[in-house]
Formats: sequence, structure tokens, C-alpha cells
Amino acid sequence: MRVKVGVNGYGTIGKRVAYAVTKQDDMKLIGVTKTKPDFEAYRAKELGIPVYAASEEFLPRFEKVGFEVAGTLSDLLNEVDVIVDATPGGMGAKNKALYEKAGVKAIFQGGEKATTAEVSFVAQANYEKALGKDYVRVVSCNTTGLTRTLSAIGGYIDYVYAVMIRRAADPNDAKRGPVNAITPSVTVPSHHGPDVQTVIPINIETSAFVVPTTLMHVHSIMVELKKPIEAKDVVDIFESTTRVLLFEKERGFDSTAQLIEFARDLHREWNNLYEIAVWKESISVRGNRLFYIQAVHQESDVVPENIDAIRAMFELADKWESIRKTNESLGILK
Ligand SMILES: NC(=O)C1=CN([C@@H]2O[C@H](COP(=O)(O)OP(=O)(O)OC[C@H]3O[C@@H](n4cnc5c(N)ncnc54)[C@H](OP(=O)(O)O)[C@@H]3O)[C@@H](O)[C@H]2O)C=CC1
Ligand SMILES: O=C(OP(=O)(O)O)[C@H](O)COP(=O)(O)O
Repeated sequence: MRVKVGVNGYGTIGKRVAYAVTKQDDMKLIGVTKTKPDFEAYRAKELGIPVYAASEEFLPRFEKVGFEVAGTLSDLLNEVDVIVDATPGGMGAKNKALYEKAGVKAIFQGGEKATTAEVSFVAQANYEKALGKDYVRVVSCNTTGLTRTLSAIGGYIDYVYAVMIRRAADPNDAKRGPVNAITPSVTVPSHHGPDVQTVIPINIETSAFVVPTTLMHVHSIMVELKKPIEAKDVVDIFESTTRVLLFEKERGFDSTAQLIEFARDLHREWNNLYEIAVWKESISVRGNRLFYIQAVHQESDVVPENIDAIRAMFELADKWESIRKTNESLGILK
């Protein structure tokens, strides 16, 4: 069976998920929505992806320039088994009624509240919870990054304190800042700690700061340990954890700039770094505290999670078979 997939919201996340769907042998991309006939809409068409207007109200924009759409979102919903909602944060919850009415399963992204879906999802942490579900939320990029590494060392965690240094905007997003400021999330905890708890039951507090960069987010993580572990054992655990890669400053990975260059050198589409990048030298244990620093490519780390969520919702594969298939199809290194 090939699951028929639609993508509502063909932006940073939506276009990458659409691409990933085309790489799966058990899924078929039926179409994507656009609100306007900009270069992304024309590029989708060139790629042979049917483009639907995101709603009837947007049709005149397409008609005006003679851009032929395949229909509107309601037509797309009639064609698909599942819709991946990658519209701006908060819009997914409003769209849910449309999906319910059409009897279509839906995946929401991290900009939506946990209550929008039946389960909040990170494949390697709780794949089974999404089996057969109708509404799943793939948690935010930072939450996904935290959950990947923390679930790997879950048995050692007493309490986690993490500071998120968040990129201000995506490279394509010219409207956002800050340009010359650091913006704290003045509410502590930031949404990330409580969000991790929607996936794995650990003690965690987080704070977050937005800084003027577009490349990646960086996390400084401190874990109070429940039982002793040595740094070299944490290295071994991360080395055997899927979608987590260790990078060494010693080899020239001084900053997020080199991590992105590494993804470019791999000829990854859009220089996606699907894996969470942990600096090996940063892994250290002092007394009962473990420290490490990791980076998250916000544009791409949630993409494999969307693919695994589809497999779980349609019970197409068990957890490790799904992760294996997704990793192989996207060239994820391990
Ligand atoms: N960017 C990131 O770093 C990450 C984002 N997320 C989450 O993913 C979700 C999407 O974010 P992101 O991809 O960055 O957002 P973008 O702004 O890049 O893309 C959203 C897209 O939604 C489309 N859109 C706008 N209005 C409507 C509408 N009324 N109906 C349908 N589509 C509409 C726009 O398409 P059009 O061009 O046609 O107007 C736009 O391209 C959010 O929940 C976000 O929190 C999660 C992880 C990381
Ligand atoms: O999910 C993300 O970040 P978050 O985990 O800090 O909420 C994405 O980078 C989107 O964040 P944005 O809402 O600042 O664009």
C-alpha cells in the first residue's frame, strides 16, 4: 500500500517533507498547497508536483497570472489519506476542523500546541504511541533535538537544565530579526522543556535566547545524574544513537558554520543536516553532572520525523524498520 500524502503549507518545512515523501516507496505525494504563485509554486510545478490553492480565496491570485492549479485544499483533501500541515504556527489548529470534516488523518508541526494532536512525536523516543493514530504532532526542531539525545541517556537522568540559543530566522526569511540584539524568552521555562515532557517523562527546565544567526540552533545541556556514567560511555551511547552525530572541534568543526559546510559537502538537498550534531569534546562529566553541547539544523531535523509519523499512523512498519527506511532514503548517516 502506498499512503497518499498531501502537504498544506509549502514553506521551509513543507517543501522538505514533500521532497522526503517522494523518496519513500510506501508513500505517494499527491500535491501541495500555495497561497500565491511565487517562484516556489513555479518550481513545484517544474518538479511535477500538483499545486493546489490553499483555499478558494487565493484562487484569483493564480488566475491573474494564468497559473493553473490542480484545485483547492478541499480538492486535495478528497485525494489524500493524510495531510501534513506545515502552515505557520497556530494555523494548524484552525485547519484541524477541515481535516476532521474530510475524514483525513493529519500531522501537525511544533508551532501547534500539544493538545492539537493525540500524541507528540519523536520517532526514536515514542514511535509506538503514534501507531494507528489520526492526529500526530511532530514537536519543534529544538524539542526534537533535545529529545533525541536525552532519550538516549534517559536511564541516567535525574534532572536536566538546558539553555537554547535559537537562530533568529531561517535563511529564506528576510522579514525577521533580531539584527543586532539578543532576545530572551523571559518566561522560564521556555516551551522546550514542557514540550520534551510531552514525549518523554523526564525532569527538565529550559531557558532560551534568540540570537542573530540563521544557520542552526545551539543547546548547552547539563544533566544531574541519577547514577554514575563516564564521558566515554556517553560518547559510546551517542555514537550508537540514530540521527545523532558526533563532531570534533579538533577536525575543524569550530562552529555551526562548519556543520552546515559539512552538509553542503555531502551534497545534501538544501544542505539539510537531519542529524543532531553533538560536539564530542563538549561531553564531560564533573561529579554527578554531565555536560554537552549540540546543534540543531532547524530547517531539516523534523523532516524524518514527519515520514516516520506517517508510517506509524498507517501501521506500515515497526519503529526500527521505519527509521531504517527513512534514514536510507534520505542519506541519513546513521
Ligand atoms: N522553520 C523552522 O525552523 C521550523 C518550523 N517548525 C514548525 O513548522 C511549521 C511551519 O513552519 P515553517 O515551515 O518554518 O513556516 P514557513 O513560513 O516557512 O512556511 C509556512 C508556509 O505556509 C504557507 N501558508 C501561509 N498561510 C497559509 C494558509 N492560510 N494556508 C495554507 N498555507 C499557508 C505559506 O505558503 P505560501 O508561500 O504559499 O504563502 C508558507 O510558505 C510551524 O508550526 C513551525 O513552528 C518546526 C521545526 C522547525
Ligand atoms: O521549532 C522551532 O523552534 P523552537 O523549537 O525554538 O520553537 C523552529 O526553529 C521554528 O521556530 P520559530 O517559531 O522561531 O520560527
